[in-house]
Amino acid sequence: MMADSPPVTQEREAVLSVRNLTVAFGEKVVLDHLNLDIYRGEILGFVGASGAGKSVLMRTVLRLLPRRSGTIEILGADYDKVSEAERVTLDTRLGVLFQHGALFSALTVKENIQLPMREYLDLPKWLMDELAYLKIELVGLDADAADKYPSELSGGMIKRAALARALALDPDLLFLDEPTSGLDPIGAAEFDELIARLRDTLGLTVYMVTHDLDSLFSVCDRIAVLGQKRVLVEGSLDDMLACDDAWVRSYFRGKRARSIERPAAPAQNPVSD
Ligand SMILES: Nc1ncnc2c1ncn2[C@@H]1O[C@H](COP(=O)(O)OP(=O)(O)OP(=O)(O)O)[C@@H](O)[C@H]1O
Repeated sequence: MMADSPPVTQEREAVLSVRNLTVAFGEKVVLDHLNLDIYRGEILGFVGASGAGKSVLMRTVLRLLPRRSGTIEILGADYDKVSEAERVTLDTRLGVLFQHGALFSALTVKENIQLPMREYLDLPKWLMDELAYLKIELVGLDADAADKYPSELSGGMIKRAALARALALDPDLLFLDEPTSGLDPIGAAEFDELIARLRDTLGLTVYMVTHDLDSLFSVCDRIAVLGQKRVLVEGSLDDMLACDDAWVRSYFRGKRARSIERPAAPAQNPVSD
């Protein structure tokens, strides 16, 4: 680097920034001044005990639940400070895969994928058909899945079809609520690979609520743990292993975790011969 060139700063761009978020149902406070950032291009694994508030956080960010206080910024824009039209645009930047797929049973796969397009875009039918087939291919389904109803699909195919719908509007940030639950280990590993591939090819940012240690170990770049109504610890797997919290310890260092083969850590200071 030339002596007089400016220092290179690699600021990570936060796609989602949550600050001091408090959510309560009556007297019951579920999230209390929670802070969280998700950076562009990462796959963030979000874990926490059952009932800790993982779904509540996701639903609050998606504006499906009201918050008591705090700010939510998507792509640098504060939800509370933008116009309704801008808010709708922001909504299209978010794709969501709900826990049980949540496809409409009376609609075919193609029609399910086209729902967000109908809601937000004004496109001719031929173009919507073409886009739906593109998404179907993207998630690894055969083209003939397009005209099938959800009841005609396996669990793994339903997840993929729901993922295709979540990708309908080419979102920046993809929310996945326990995407591998209900899949067998091979189906789950394939789904994880698909998510990693989509991140790499589409430049997606992924927020993945999961209980699946395999997913956390294999595809997540960073992990955040929800506990005591806030993000208790966040960082790499090593940060989780170094954490002293009892729940984090038993989760990441328990018998189940020990039985999983972790990806080899890159060699530190390799010795040259
Ligand atoms: N609409 C609601 N009204 C009242 N309480 C709610 C509502 N939604 C969630 N809760 C409460 O908020 C708490 C957090 O629930 P949440 O579903 O977010 O947990 P979770 O971490 O996603 O759990 P799991 O891993 O079991 O899915 C729970 O105690 C739940 O009962």
